[in-house]
Amino acid sequence: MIEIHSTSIPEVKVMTSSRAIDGRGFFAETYSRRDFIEIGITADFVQDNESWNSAAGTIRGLHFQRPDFAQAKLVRVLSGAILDVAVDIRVGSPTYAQHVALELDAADNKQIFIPRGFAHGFCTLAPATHVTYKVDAYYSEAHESGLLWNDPNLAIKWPVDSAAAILSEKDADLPGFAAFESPFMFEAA
Ligand SMILES: Cc1cn([C@H]2C[C@H](O)[C@@H](COP(=O)(O)OP(=O)(O)O[C@H]3O[C@H](C)C(=O)[C@H](O)[C@H]3O)O2)c(=O)[nH]c1=O
Repeated sequence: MIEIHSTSIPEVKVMTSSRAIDGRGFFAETYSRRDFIEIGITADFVQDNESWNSAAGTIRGLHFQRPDFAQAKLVRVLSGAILDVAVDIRVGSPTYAQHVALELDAADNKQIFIPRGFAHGFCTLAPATHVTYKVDAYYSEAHESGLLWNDPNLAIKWPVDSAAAILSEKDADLPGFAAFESPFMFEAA
């Protein structure tokens, strides 16, 4: 059974799957195409990704793939915790440049659905944080793009500052929002 929660951006959805708990631990169905279609998530996921992060304060993002390899993502934490961030980069969207920031903890069995047209990133909140996510388009290095994680125009309240953040050189060199030209246009549902 899946409980769906709304966020400040209607297309970004948060789900909690029920857990069957007994003396051994718990069991949960974390993805069911039938149940997700019932709650309006019809993405046809084709690839599962995992990232394991050694320390708290690790930043991955803000990333997206350009059309025709744009990706919707279903993000879940297997151990540890993250602050997960989705930025609306669909030109013409009423929530353009706004974001959803949500804590996902392995203990709370929550997951976030981020549609195509969003930049995605996270900051780990605990050591040995293990993140898994489904995507509905294959990886294409040629279509990879991104936005600088801590650009002041995005006003994301990260739990770490640039001096302490652990991130890749690639992410540190991503363009700021002022220089950003989004490849996505908003299409009303
Ligand atoms: C994303 C991806 C990467 N790779 C290769 C490319 C590099 O050799 C290596 C690490 O890639 P990267 O540094 O881009 O990994 P992250 O920084 O975790 O990137 C992810 O970070 C944020 C959180 C996202 O939402 C994206 O899914 C994704 O961009 O894995 C692949 O082979 N397949 C893939 O799907």
